This record gives sequence, C-alpha cells and structure tokens, in this order.
Amino acid sequence: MSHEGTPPPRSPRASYTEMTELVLPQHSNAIGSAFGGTVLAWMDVCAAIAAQRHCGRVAVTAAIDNVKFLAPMRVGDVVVLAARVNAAFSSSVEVEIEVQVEDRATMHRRLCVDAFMTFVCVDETGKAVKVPPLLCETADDERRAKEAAARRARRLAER
Ligand SMILES: CCCCCCCCCCCCCCCC(=O)SCCNC(=O)CCNC(=O)[C@H](O)C(C)(C)COP(=O)(O)OP(=O)(O)OC[C@H]1O[C@@H](n2cnc3c(N)ncnc32)[C@H](O)[C@@H]1OP(=O)(O)O
Repeated sequence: MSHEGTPPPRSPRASYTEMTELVLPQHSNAIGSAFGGTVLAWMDVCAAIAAQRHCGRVAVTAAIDNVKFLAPMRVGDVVVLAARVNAAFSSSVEVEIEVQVEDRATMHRRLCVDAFMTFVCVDETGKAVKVPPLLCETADDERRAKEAAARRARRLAER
C-alpha cells in the first residue's frame, strides 16, 4: 500500500458534510414517498464527499451497512443529509450518514434514515492507499471512533 503524500491528521469537523435535497415527483415511488434507491444515491454522494475531504483524494464505496429507513419522506419534503467520518483505519474510513426531514415552519428536523458506510481511498489505478489518521478533538469523537472499530471488526469477519 502506498503511503506517498498522505496528508496530516484531520478532525471529523474538517470533513463534516451537509447536503440539502427536495423530494420531487420524479424521486417518488407508487405510494408518494421517496424511493429508497434514490435516497441511497444521495447518501452515497454526501458520504463520499466527507470521505474524500478526509483523505484528500478519491474514495470509493466498499460497504454500506445498518441502513435503517425509519420514517418516509414525502414529495415536497426538504431533506438534509449529514455525513461524518467516525474512524480512519489503514486505507479505509467509516462514515456515518443521517438523513432528516426539515419542517418548513419550525425548521425542526426528524430522523428518517441512517447508515454506516465504508470508503476506501484509492490511487489513479484503483489501488488502496493509506488514509490520514483521524484527529479526535472531543470525547464524542473518541467514543465514535471506538464504536466504529468494533463495527469494523464485525464487518471484516463477515467479509
Ligand atoms: C471524467 C472523470 C473524472 C473523475 C475525477 C474523480 C472525481 C471524484 C470521484 C468521486 C467518486 C465518488 C464515488 C462515489 C461512490 C461510488 O460510487 S464508488 C463506486 C462503487 N464502489 C466500487 O466500485 C468499489 C469496488 N471495489 C473495489 O474497488 C475494491 O474492492 C476496494 C473497495 C478498493 C477494496 O480493494 P481490495 O483490494 O478488495 O481490498 P483490500 O486491499 O483487501 O483492502 C482495502 C481496504 O478495503 C477494506 N474493505 C474491503 N472490503 C470491505 C468490506 N466489504 N467492508 C469493509 N471494508 C472493506 C479493507 O478493510 C481495507 O481497509 P483497511 O484495512 O486498509 O483500512
């Protein structure tokens, strides 16, 4: 694995990514809620941007797990996606992604989907390369990194 040009440690704050979407008729299924596959595509883009902000280069999706569709999103809903790097390993990072619907009047946000995604940082030939370490700044950062390491062990055992 290449270590060449690995950027210095980065905090989860530095790569935090938020995106906003509007559920339009073309995003909906036959029952008027957002199609799950479309939401997954939005999640993949938002989480990939967070991973790439951390790695400083291209990162590809290696795994998506624990996807939970908790509540439907309706046509006309404003959807906010938030992605956060929980942990950096050797050539991979775990990103947690949450999807919330924002109430038009109150701006209150309701969690609709969440998932953990693993991205692998690759070079121009698609070969895995070393990622920068995660700089944990808070107790919450430390807790998330520890929990991510336990999830990674389970994930790799099932590989
Ligand atoms: C005109 C063009 C301009 C372009 C300008 C660029 C623009 C910017 C591009 C933006 C891009 C956006 C991207 C969006 C997201 C996609 O759409 S990406 C497309 C979908 N994903 C793919 O096609 C990936 C296909 N898979 C692969 O290429 C390879 O399997 C992988 C993921 C690179 C892994 O390679 P490998 O040789 O199998 O893996 P290996 O060396 O054994 O392990 C490498 C790492 O992968 C981890 N790993 C492998 N499998 C798993 C798994 N199942 N679970 C967890 N971890 C795993 C390993 O644990 C290891 O991590 P570390 O221990 O090093 O931290």
